[in-house]
Amino acid sequence: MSDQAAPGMPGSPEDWSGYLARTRWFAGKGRPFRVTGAERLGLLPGSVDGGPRVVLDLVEVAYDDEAAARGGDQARERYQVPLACYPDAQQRLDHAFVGWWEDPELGWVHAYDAAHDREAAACWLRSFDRAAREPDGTLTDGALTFHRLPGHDLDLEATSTLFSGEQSNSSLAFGEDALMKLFRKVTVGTNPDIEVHAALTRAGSEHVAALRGWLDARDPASGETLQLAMLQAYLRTASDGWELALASVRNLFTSEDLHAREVGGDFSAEAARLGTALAETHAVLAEHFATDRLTGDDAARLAAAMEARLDDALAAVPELAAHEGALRSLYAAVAALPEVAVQRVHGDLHLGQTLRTVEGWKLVDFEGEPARPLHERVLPDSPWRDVAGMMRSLDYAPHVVARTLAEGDPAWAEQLHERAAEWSHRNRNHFVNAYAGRGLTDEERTLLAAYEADKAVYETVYETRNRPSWVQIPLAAVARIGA
Ligand SMILES: Nc1ncnc2c1ncn2[C@@H]1O[C@H](COP(=O)(O)OP(=O)(O)O)[C@@H](O)[C@H]1O
Ligand SMILES: O=P(O)(O)O[C@H]1O[C@H](CO)[C@@H](O[C@H]2O[C@H](CO)[C@@H](O)[C@H](O)[C@H]2O)[C@H](O)[C@H]1O
Repeated sequence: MSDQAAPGMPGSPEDWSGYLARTRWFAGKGRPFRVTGAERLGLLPGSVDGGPRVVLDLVEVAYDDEAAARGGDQARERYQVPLACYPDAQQRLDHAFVGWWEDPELGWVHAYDAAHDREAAACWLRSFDRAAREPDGTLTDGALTFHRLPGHDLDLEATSTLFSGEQSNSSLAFGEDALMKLFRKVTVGTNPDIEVHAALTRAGSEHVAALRGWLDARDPASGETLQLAMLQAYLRTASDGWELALASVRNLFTSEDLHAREVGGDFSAEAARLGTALAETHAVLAEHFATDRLTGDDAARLAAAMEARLDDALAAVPELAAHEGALRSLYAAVAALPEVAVQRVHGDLHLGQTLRTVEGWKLVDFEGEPARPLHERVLPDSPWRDVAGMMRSLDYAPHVVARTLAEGDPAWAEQLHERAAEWSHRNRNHFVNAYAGRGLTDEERTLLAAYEADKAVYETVYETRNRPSWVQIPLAAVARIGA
């Protein structure tokens, strides 16, 4: 990448820095970074008269901290920035304004984040539709290739809505027909979300939204493939698992004299169904991806990754130091296990990655944890990582509601946190019992406890960077795990 202002960039790399820092999806917030360049991947086909020209740019960021000093994926990142370019200012898109400049390909442009622009979104939709009409289901235009799976005609009249909320990528719904996810942080090679959705869709799994297509680009730097977007069936009847859990907790908290098992909004049957859905998904993943049994140094590698994460987290969250000893002995118990069965897993499972539809629970977002390097995220891992992720989330939900309701009232906070612990205990038990279908072995308990601790450590860093007022939730969990 060049250090010069590249075509299509706002005047200088500093301008990109300000823009990136304002977005939700930029993962480098809280780390010292600088923009080192930008490149044009291509112009989306499918533009119409009077509509925007949509360019896909790639912005490179370099970090200057301890994690970066160790090199690898932590030192540099590249982000996809699709821009809707117009010759004139578009007031309706003021909230998504990126800048205006003289573009060598397009002349003077007013550029907006294209994910916010329905006219721009229609260009992706038309291109995916054209791909389906090609004999091999692909449409190539310059460095961009649209791929489609057979079996569904897209609704070209559907207008797009950008999902708001706390997301690492940008997801656009096309009416109630399709959902396109634009990957923001991109890495050369196969995107795990696309790869896993493709495998589960082909296997007829009931627990994912069917994959309908994806968009690849040729990386100008390496010539290799970058995967930029995924198109899926839109789940019309979906309710977000996180929101359902919060509603159940609120229900408990408003019935002061009742226990979790007695209130109308009891979540335990849903928690159990989630456990079964995860077990079935793991079974299909084990059939379609590599599995292994790690022993000796290979098993110790899992524990070493947890140790390394703790080392980084201690620098970012000093409060973790009080629990360092307990965490390290938990990880040492993992290193001492005689054997660990590993397979492809979800990697970042929490309630926000689950949707309850009339057909049951669906799991979304198989990209793994955004903070981990890609090569680690796709390695076979213990399925207990996913169980632990969901167990953490079933602990988060009641404590989030408790802290919101009891703000500024310590006595009430104590009471609510006790009731939160009851909700958490009940639903975690239902979930894990349904997942395993039997009691856990000692080895499984060790793995589950260690993965929960590792996830809670990750969460302390995530919250410190993104939602500092929530950091007490994972910190309290670390303290309990270490007690
Ligand atoms: N196929 C789908 N249909 C409807 N909503 C979906 C679908 N897939 C994901 N979602 C919703 O979109 C949100 C963002 O998806 P997700 O894959 O988690 O994105 P990110 O990688 O940005 O976190 C999810 O919280 C979920 O509510
Ligand atoms: O953006 P992603 O969905 O890939 O995941 C990141 O953001 C999540 C928050 O949206 C974060 O999850 C944490 O908060 C959840 C409540 O908002 C809670 O249910 C999870 O248990 C907790 O880990 C996730 O860790 C992060 O990777």
